[in-house]
Amino acid sequence: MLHLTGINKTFFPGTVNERRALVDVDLELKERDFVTVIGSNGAGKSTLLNIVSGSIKPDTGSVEIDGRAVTKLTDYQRAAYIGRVFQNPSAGTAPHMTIEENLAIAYMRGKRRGVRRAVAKGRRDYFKEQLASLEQGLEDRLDDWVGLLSGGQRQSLSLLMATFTHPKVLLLDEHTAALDPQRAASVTKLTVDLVERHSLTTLMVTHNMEQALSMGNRLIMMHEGSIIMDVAGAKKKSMTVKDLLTAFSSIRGAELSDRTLLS
Ligand SMILES: Nc1ncnc2c1ncn2[C@@H]1O[C@H](COP(=O)(O)OP(=O)(O)OP(=O)(O)O)[C@@H](O)[C@H]1O
Repeated sequence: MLHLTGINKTFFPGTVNERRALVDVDLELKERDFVTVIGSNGAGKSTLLNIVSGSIKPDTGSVEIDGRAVTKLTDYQRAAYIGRVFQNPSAGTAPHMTIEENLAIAYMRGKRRGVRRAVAKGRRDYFKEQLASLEQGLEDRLDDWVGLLSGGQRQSLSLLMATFTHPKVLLLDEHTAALDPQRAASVTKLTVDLVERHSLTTLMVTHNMEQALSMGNRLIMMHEGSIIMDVAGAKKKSMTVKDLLTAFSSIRGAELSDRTLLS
């Protein structure tokens, strides 16, 4: 359903600052694939997500979702196709708007005007029901400013906003990295629940190799703009962090420390 073919992206080509961010990347995700993405700093992980979301254009290659080129989608179509959560809890929500206003914006994303009007009635009840599923008491705080919420609560709300419109592809860019371990664990659990509940196709970047192994059905490792490892199913399930490090060393002939991958 998500199809990347021959993707290349170089920033500042032909200058001293030239950076080859992606090199001949081919990647295909099937419906409901949950792919975790790991790799050293500057490997091209965020650029890959930016290209899938259409926020930056590749120099060469194509990105298709259900056979449609992402670059040819209108803004509202793209918003309906893609849900995204960033590392910074402030990035996905508006602090000076209420929880209900934030949810309403997310809900309207990607919907034509006629549809928007039709769903306005009864929406508050729907939001309450969705918030209740987060089990953080936010269903009683619809009129509170989002800026009053903790980082973990904001990230949970961002996840809800990115998923409850059933996007075709969910992009998670180190979305638990800025949280303390306890909150990161609860957002991780919520991620698995929401992906399951909405049957989403997901690409998740993480620096945490344990998380990359325990979540999803497939794992890709990137290095210097290329996908150097792609494992799925039983093979992925049986792998350990040590296996990942060994695989990296043998593929690239380079040493990779835990610290490079685990931020
Ligand atoms: N907007 C940009 N302008 C210039 N160079 C960029 C830009 N975005 C990324 N790059 C460069 O492209 C390369 C890949 O960066 P990218 O952010 O995709 O890597 P990453 O794997 O997400 O890294 P990290 O784990 O450190 O976040 C790096 O060399 C980076 O400096």
